Amino acid sequence: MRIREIHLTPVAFRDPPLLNASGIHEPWALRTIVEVVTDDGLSGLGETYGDRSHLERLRAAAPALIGVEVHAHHAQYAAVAATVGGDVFVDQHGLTGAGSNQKTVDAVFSPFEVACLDIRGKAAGLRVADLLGGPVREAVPYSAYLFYKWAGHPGEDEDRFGAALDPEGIAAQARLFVEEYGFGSIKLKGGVLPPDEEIEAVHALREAFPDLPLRIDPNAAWTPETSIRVGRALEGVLEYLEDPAPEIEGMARVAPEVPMKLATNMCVVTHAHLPPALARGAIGVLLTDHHYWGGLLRSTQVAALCETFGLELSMHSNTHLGISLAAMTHLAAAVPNLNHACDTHTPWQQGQDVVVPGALRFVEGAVPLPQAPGLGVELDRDALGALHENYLRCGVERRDDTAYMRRFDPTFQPKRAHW
Ligand SMILES: O=C([O-])C(=O)C[C@H](O)[C@@H](O)C(=O)[O-]
Ligand SMILES: [Mg+2]
Repeated sequence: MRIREIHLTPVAFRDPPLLNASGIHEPWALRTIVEVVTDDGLSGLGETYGDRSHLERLRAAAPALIGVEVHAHHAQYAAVAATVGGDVFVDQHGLTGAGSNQKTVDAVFSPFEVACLDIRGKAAGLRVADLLGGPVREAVPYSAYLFYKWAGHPGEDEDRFGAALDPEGIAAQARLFVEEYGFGSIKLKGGVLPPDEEIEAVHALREAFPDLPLRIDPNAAWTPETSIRVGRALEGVLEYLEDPAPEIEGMARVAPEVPMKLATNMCVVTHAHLPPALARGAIGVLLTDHHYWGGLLRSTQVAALCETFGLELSMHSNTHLGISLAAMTHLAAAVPNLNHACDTHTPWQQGQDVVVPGALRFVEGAVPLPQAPGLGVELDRDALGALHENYLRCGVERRDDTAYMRRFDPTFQPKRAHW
């Protein structure tokens, strides 16, 4: 089975005004949908970032994969790496850590690999999770992912979630998500308000949900000193504290001084970061993300490294659609040492998608593994066309939370070790 065609379709969909340490989400979120077609007519799906420079790298990589066997994982990786060369992609928002050549190759390769696994599953009559070693769980738990947010984008009506700018607003958002999705754990995106206000919000969540595991992630908006103070103030309340301070150095200063484990999707985002982070004792939990760890197979290898070195495992998410949710679910289903519910932005997507509805659903906060072969999701071509039209019309070409925030607050600075 050789790759005959690859189609790349950039799409845009509405995103609420979610606040983070870099600014605020723009009204449109971007993704690229990848379709790989084999010489015998089977097709597979992948999903990745939609920033223009990433799209250009995908466009450069795709021709190098034509004619390559869908099973030839290493040959595909080498072909993609050759097109990326020494290039380094750096996210404008900076919320997923440092850019590097390795991370760039891994991010470009990832959606092609997912699409090939989708094809391999369809050809064999097996689910992607079966190809990754077989599922150890038939449903993958996800966590409610709360954000401070404005009521609506400026100049537009209030959205259905309303404003969340204080502990009451955050607790109300959590209630909505837990009622609608049944989530069994809660993550609060922090780094937005002064840390004492965010501590209060976590306490409000604890009061409203005495039994649910809680986490907060300020995306390195705090100094090590503040991180230690917050960590101690939240003793017994958090399952883990995610990226309180910048870099391995900052995290290593915090880790021995706080009672809970530190988690990261910022200071360890590629293999080269693992040895120094382990040597310094900087982290206790790694949030993997197949979108920048080189796809699903390579992510299972990262999971094995976590087991070897005694790290716990969780999963990171960025704004995404159903192909990514399906891929995340197959991966998490097949990783025995997943210790925590995965992150997902799905509720913020409000039903917008490129996949035919039905295959993905939440039951008590978990997504049952789709049963059909491959990823188990099917492309909705009308929806793909409509979201592609959005892309052509929306005028957004890369995610830039800081620039959008500066339209309303020209003095805004991203919050890195700010408090
Ligand atoms: O855990 C994280 O750091 C993230 O999920 C990064 C994301 O970009 C998040 O901050 C967001 O959607 O604004
Ligand atoms: Mg994070």
